[in-house]
Amino acid sequence: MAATDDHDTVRAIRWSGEALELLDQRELPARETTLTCADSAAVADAIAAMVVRGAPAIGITAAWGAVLAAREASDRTGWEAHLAHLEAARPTAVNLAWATARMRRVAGEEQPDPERLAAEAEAIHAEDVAANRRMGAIGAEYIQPGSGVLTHCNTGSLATGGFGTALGVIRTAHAAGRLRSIHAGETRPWLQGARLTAWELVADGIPVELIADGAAAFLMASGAVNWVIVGADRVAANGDVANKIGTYSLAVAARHHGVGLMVVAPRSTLDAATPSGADIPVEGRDPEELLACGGHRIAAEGAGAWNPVFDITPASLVDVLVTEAGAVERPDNEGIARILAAPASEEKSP
Ligand SMILES: CSC[C@H]1O[C@H](OP(=O)(O)O)[C@H](O)[C@@H]1O
Repeated sequence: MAATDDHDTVRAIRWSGEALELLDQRELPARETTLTCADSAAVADAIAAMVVRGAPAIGITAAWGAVLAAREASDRTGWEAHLAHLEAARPTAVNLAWATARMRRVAGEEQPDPERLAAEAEAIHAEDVAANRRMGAIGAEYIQPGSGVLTHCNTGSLATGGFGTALGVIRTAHAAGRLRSIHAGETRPWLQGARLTAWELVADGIPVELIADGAAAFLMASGAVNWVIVGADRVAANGDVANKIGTYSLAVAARHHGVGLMVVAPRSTLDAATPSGADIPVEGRDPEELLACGGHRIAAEGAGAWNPVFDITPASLVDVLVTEAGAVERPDNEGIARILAAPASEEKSP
């Protein structure tokens, strides 16, 4: 199936040649404001504060942070210190470390050349968009006409270089007329679904209905959902998936109701160095992000909160992992290794 037309998707990340311009996702959908990062420390702070978020988008942003760092550093040691600051910004999405490792490979052993690194950052960004369109086409092939889909968090242009991972599959399937309905979980506490996915789909003219996260199993029980389609922040060597908190609950409910679980992630999110989900660092964020909403406290004063922002879905609950190099059904160590070894030239183009 061909990917959808080249309609202009939202660009969350823009390089001006002098600085990195980030659409401030903390302000969406109420305000479209841009934060300009003129140095690598500002980039690290923007990742940590979720000005920009989403595993592939974090990787692309870190790559541009490495370019700014090369302009700032007087030697290799100084550059490495800036990279370490970027890598400490958020722990779960492996794309961040994947991007800085790729920038180190390009830099070699010498003082990094900012212009050479900028070309590599541009390549990473462009490759991500191409991968998303290829994954959109591969994933949409699994969706029978008349299907209902449920997605979680935001995996669109705001979370990637453009077009999206899971949302790229949904965009492609919608364009092919295969979808009866699209539901999106609001995704408490940061509300990526209600604030970001809804904003993207409405802007595309694609109908979407939001649900409370707690309504997902009841929606599946109604028969309205054929596929749960989500992204990932890290896929371990055995196929276990780290993704937005709530994904594991969706996976359990989907298996109970005979609903398929599709995980859509580029190979930059697959991590052969992490044996299983138990080895993936799960980010815990400020409890205030759960105790308040939109800057207003919603919880009783005195109440605390446990706020892990990712969870781990065992590979046994994943029906298909879609990457730009092809799909892995019932992912396991062998399937992950095979997809990572697939030469780019053999990437399936449906
Ligand atoms: C395209 S993967 C996006 C991935 O990142 C999100 O997390 P966050 O918004 O905290 O960066 C969520 O896990 C999505 O699935």
